[in-house]
Amino acid sequence: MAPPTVLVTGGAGYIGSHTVLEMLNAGYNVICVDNLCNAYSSGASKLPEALNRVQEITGKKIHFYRVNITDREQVRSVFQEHKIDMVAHFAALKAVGESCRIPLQYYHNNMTGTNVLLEAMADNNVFKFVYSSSATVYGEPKFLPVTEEHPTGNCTSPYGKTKYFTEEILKDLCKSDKRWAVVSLRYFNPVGAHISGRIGEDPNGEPNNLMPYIAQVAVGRRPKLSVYGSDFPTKDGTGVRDYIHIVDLAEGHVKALDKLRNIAETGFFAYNLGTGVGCSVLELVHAFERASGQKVTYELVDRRSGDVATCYADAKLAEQALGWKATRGIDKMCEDTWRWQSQNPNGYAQK
Ligand SMILES: NC(=O)c1ccc[n+]([C@@H]2O[C@H](COP(=O)([O-])OP(=O)(O)OC[C@H]3O[C@@H](n4cnc5c(N)ncnc54)[C@H](O)[C@@H]3O)[C@@H](O)[C@H]2O)c1
Ligand SMILES: CC(=O)N[C@H]1[C@@H](OP(=O)(O)OP(=O)(O)OC[C@H]2O[C@@H](n3ccc(=O)[nH]c3=O)[C@H](O)[C@@H]2O)O[C@H](CO)[C@@H](O)[C@@H]1O
Repeated sequence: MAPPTVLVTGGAGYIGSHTVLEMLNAGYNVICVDNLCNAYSSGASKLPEALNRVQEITGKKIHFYRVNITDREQVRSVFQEHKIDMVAHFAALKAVGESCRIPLQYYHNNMTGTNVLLEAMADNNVFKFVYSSSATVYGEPKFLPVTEEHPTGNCTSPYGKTKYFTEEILKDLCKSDKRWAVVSLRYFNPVGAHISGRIGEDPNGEPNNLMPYIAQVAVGRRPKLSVYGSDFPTKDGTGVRDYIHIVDLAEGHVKALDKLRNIAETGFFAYNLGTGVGCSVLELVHAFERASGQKVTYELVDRRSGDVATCYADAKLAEQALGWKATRGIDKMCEDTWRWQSQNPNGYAQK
């Protein structure tokens, strides 16, 4: 029996590339599409740099197509070229602040793109779908730890709404057609890098997120970190989040594919991918200093609008349903981030 073939959208991105690596290691065939709007390609090679390196690490081949998932013909051509068994969908725009400035581009890219993809799947009798969702669908947590039963929809940004609206579309789709089997993975705060140090998070421009910002200060690309708020009702006054190692997250996707591959059961399933442990901004800064041996200069400044004090997951359901549990702690997340950042001070662009 030939191993299943997975179509991975956004496979050249941070989470996509790490997940493609674990899928290949687990024996899946992988077809990647990406329009490279947020992924580096030297142009010299057919593959974007992150996927070049995934091939190098795994010794396995990746089929790559430069495709915009909002383009119906481009998406259909991939389904005509390959027999696809399942889809893992990472392709999206994901900058919260930017989504408030250009909401229409976010709704078009993330919603129309997903709808075009789902239509092409149905036309080709492909009904197994893993979706990149986010804890942002929960809005400000009403209780902690956050379980999958927590209400969704109280999103504070167009980006967050694209995640929530897409989940609602997927629920309606599953209700209307029992052939659909959908796993929506709600990520908390993915950080870290593959142990090789060859792939990692490579944000365009100034990082929005904490870990890449800390790493760029430690490697000397930024003078200091601004700590957004030190008067939250938390252990040290700074924001608390559930940081999850990117390889734990990637392994969670492989477990989701394994579930879809082996089950007869269909319908919509949502699972939190988190550690269940909260970590404050200053705790992460100090852990990073220990892991890197570098000083991370920071300044306590005002809160960032939209930030909640504390958010962390109850990840028991994923453990029960997928047989998955995060195993890597904060120190490992910092060590692996530092290896990537120190070996690639300017990300993929610098050879
Ligand atoms: N990184 C996080 O903290 C986080 C948290 C929760 C959810 N997510 C979700 O996980 C997914 C991947 O996130 P990431 O951090 O790897 O982001 P990323 O930007 O590194 O990867 C996204 C990839 O999708 C591609 N892409 C975007 N629009 C496309 C389109 N129309 N057609 C084809 N390719 C397109 C980009 O070029 C990029 O390579 C996204 O859906 C994001 O919303 C990320
Ligand atoms: C409000 C917001 O943007 N939420 C998004 C953010 O989550 P979230 O805000 O949790 O993730 P961040 O990494 O941006 O911030 C984590 C913590 O670090 C603090 N911090 C961050 C950066 C910095 O330079 N200094 C600093 O102090 C923040 O105040 C927060 O307390 O990223 C997630 C992953 O992309 C998205 O799914 C969330 O929708």
